[in-house]
Amino acid sequence: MTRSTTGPGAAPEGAAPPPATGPRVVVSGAGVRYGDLTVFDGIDLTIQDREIVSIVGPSGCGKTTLLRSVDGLTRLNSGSVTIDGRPVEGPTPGVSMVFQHFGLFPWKNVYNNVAYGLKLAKAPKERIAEVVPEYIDMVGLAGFEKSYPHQLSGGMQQRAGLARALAVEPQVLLMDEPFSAIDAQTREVLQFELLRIWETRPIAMMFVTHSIEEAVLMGDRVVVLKGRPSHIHEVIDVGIPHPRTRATLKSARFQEVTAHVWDLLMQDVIAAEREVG
Ligand SMILES: Nc1ncnc2c1ncn2[C@@H]1O[C@H](COP(=O)(O)OP(=O)(O)OP(=O)(O)O)[C@@H](O)[C@H]1O
Repeated sequence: MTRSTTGPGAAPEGAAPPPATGPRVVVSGAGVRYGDLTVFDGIDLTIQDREIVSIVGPSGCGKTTLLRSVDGLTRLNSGSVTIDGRPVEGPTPGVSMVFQHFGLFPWKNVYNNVAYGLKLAKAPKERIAEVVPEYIDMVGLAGFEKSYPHQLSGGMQQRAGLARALAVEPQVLLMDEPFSAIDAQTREVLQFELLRIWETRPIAMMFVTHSIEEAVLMGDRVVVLKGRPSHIHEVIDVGIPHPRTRATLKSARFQEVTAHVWDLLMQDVIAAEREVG
């Protein structure tokens, strides 16, 4: 069953969602099959402009596949994805992806990795020269322009991955477990840095993660996928205003929503264990 909810209890007084200007991504009746395996079916999801939607669900439920469908990298077998009303039929300008393992070109330095999308889009040289340093600076990599990925820590590589994704000024940012390969302290730093960046340039974002805390911290809504084939089990309105800070992690609402998402996912883990047993 798909239902939208405000989760356990209403959003606290004064908690306002970010100002939205309309639907950016519309996923409608989406289904993907690989041979006999139906990964998901009947997914309906709308992401507003300036909204961060976190996606959680058990391993293999199709979170990455869903992101790839929005990016046009995976074809749907049923349903549709539109961005700003236009059907996604292949890689789409205005959509950027950040990958779990950074996806940087090892033979390009930071500057050229960040410039990649702009060059691909045939941006004028002057524009590239103006924009690339701006985004390198934004993610805190000024001074590392000439470094190659192997010379950087995981956190720094993901900073470069983020700068590359943002430099093309996308309308939609897709993040596939972007911080899961990074140590816990750096991960927390990057979560808040990403939120600060988003606050200055709010765009639609889909954020896939295995961490319930991260899903709630980052998301305006949290989508919980479950089942085989998977479907949307519940959509939770997080109801915590921006800017979010470390204090957010201690707030009653944060605890309440994380506990609720945890309960939803635990039902699935227990059911999967019983299947195996
Ligand atoms: N190209 C492909 N060909 C065949 N099967 C695939 C392909 N890509 C993904 N799958 C299968 O589809 C299912 C969903 O994969 P996907 O990576 O989208 O799940 P996920 O929820 O992101 O998983 P995880 O949380 O482990 O990253 C898995 O069973 C996976 O093995």
